[in-house]
Amino acid sequence: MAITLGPNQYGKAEVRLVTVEREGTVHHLKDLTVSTSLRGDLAATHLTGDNADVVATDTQKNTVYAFAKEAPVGEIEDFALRLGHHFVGSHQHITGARILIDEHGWNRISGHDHAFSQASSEKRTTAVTVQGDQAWVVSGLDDLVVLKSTGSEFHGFPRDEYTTLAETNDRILATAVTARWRYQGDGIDWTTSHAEVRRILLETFADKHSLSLQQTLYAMGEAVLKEREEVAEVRLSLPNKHHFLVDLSPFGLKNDNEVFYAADRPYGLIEGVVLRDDAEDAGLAWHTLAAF
Ligand SMILES: O=c1[nH]c(=O)c2[nH]c(=O)[nH]c2[nH]1
Repeated sequence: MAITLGPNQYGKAEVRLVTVEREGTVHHLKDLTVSTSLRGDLAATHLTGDNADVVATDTQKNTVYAFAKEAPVGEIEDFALRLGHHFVGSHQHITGARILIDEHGWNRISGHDHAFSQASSEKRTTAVTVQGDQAWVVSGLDDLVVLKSTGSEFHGFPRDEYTTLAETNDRILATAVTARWRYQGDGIDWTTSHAEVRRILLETFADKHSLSLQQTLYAMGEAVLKEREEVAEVRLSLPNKHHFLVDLSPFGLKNDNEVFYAADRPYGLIEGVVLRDDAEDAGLAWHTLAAF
């Protein structure tokens, strides 16, 4: 029997980085969580503990902070690309890097130059993979919570001895959108693209008369691909945040779709990928070594 080392990567997870850019008395805030992972010929450290080729995770963390000082962080996609190319370009045994960045939003307190309130739980994200001189960018958003109070139905599903769910022609549809989209092509204006994809996701959720959350998922992905040619594919994860009608009949009251119980768990989880057939090859864009 032979035992070998399989795929591996290592890095510093969740480096918390906040930058303040001063424009006179007006300050601009960026609040990021950056994770770095390096790949390459790292057999020695795993097999013998020889660390000659191991760029310490502490060094990776320091590089994030130093890069944030040396040039404005700018857009998270560009910052991740700079870091990825640096690690791959400056250490011979490091042939690949994967940089994940979450951006946490802050809103300026109206009329104040340097005071902010935290936006919401929504995050803008990017995952950049560099391998040699190639790079792939997958951006997205987490926890964009949306609800529509009508324009959603769910019926026609099979019934067996375990089915209790009532069919409905009018229900609340609510979800917390996790979206990832893979970019293709060059010269992308990351911020504009992100804002546009977000707008399209929201508008489609609102406009599409829904017969299932699955149908809404497909419509959201399809709309992004139709309008944004720089996007090759969209992946969506949509928890169905159930709102159940409360039975008010014990109190002699009729519930005309007005009083709901917002259930926390369990929740349906609807996930899917929407693709264009002429998309650029995905390469290592989605590559993950997640073991657990
Ligand atoms: O939009 C829905 N899709 C389902 O698959 C499902 N299953 C369920 O119980 N409610 C819903 N709603």
